[in-house]
Amino acid sequence: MAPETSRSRPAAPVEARLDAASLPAARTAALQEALAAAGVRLRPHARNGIVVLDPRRPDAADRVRALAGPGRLLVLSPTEAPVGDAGWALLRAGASDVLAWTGDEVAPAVAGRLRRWQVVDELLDCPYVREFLVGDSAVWRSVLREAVEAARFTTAPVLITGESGTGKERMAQLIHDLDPRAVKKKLVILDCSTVVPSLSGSEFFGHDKGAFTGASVARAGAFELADGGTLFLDEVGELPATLQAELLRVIQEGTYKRVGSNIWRKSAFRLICATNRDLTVGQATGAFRGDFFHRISGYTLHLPALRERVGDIIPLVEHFFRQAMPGHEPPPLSGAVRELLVRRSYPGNVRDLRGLALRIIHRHLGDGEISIGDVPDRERPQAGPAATTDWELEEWVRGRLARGDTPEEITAGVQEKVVRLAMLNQGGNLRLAARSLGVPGSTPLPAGETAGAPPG
Ligand SMILES: Nc1ncnc2c1ncn2[C@@H]1O[C@H](COP(=O)(O)OP(=O)(O)OP(=O)(O)O)[C@@H](O)[C@H]1O
Repeated sequence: MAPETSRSRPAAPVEARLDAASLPAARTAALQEALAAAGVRLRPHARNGIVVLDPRRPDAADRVRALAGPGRLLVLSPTEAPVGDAGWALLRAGASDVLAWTGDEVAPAVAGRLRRWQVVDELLDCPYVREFLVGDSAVWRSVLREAVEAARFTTAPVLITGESGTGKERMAQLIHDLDPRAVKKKLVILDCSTVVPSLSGSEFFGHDKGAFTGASVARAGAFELADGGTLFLDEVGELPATLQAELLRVIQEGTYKRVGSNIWRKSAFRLICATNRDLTVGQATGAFRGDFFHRISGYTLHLPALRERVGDIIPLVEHFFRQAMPGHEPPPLSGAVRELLVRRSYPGNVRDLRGLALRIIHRHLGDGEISIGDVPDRERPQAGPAATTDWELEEWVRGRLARGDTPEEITAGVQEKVVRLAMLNQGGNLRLAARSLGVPGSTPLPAGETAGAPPG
């Protein structure tokens, strides 16, 4: 069950730690008083913090980095001067927000932010969310936090991107479940890749009886079914541009006509879309309309591939074991199985991991740890060439393929690594490195890459 809404609660006191070392005692006391009046209880070990800090100080970003922990950090700038670029630098260093503190009237704004963060953190840590979308890695927590915030505090359309099997549909379900609308209807899922073009109007808008040959009865479309609930358009990147244009009005204004009808109908729905395509590429080629993209992406959540959250693999496996044997503690994993699970590659991401976890737990007999014998034959490391596979390199290539790099670009990245290693072997001497690679002295070495270098 999704947790009850906390939106309607009266403004509750909220806790924060305060670091105001740079302030004179009298101003600190005044700030403390104003915060207390706004309902902020100052506690030295609170999760979220407030720091009074002039963003233009040369060490400001370092201070933020030192103070930012697992919670949020709000910077109060004690000067009248505009925060400017220094404020962005503090956000990059880990601050959640920067407010200009020109008087005590800032206290309610501080309290409001802390309250919102507290609600989001409580939701993030509630058993429902933790069980529904498992993962504690920083990259996963960060996207989950954004999702919870979007679900709970806005009605904005959400676009979820990520490779196949990263949990996009599950995330859509979570956003629907956490949506605090007092009367909320169901989540309607429409897979855009399966919509037949000739029937797309009917799928989305519904039709009246007799609207076309074969329309023997009236039928509600996806927008009508989702009225009062959520419409999840999966594989939205597959929608033809002409259809995107047709959907714009209903997404913008919530009004549409059934096929064969002249009556305007209304639908109030939250829109969530998902795709494993890079829609910026689609926009560049004209396959995906810019106006449609902007309409559907009030919030964009990019779900990381499993290889970017390797620390979540074992907790996910244990979660799938628990699902497979309700009421039992999952058996421990032997070291070798654990290593196999962590090092293996998962082109289908969490879906692949789930499949493997289930195949292992089904083979496991009786008590004791999960041992290598429980791993199905075809999942075991093979002798021969496969045994010498460079996992890290394979993962790197997989990542580059996933982001759409061409074989030539990937090869150039490997070449760059070869050059770098040769340079390293020759103490940084370019000429010796070139010679060791058999490159004539006058031939320029391939240009260095700045990002995404292969491992090694
Ligand atoms: N964080 C997670 N915790 C628990 N289960 C997860 C998590 N992420 C994904 N799963 C499970 O992995 C499987 C794939 O998830 P889901 O269908 O949501 O992925 P997807 O990104 O929508 O995939 P596709 O793009 O192929 O449609 C499902 O069985 C889902 O329950």
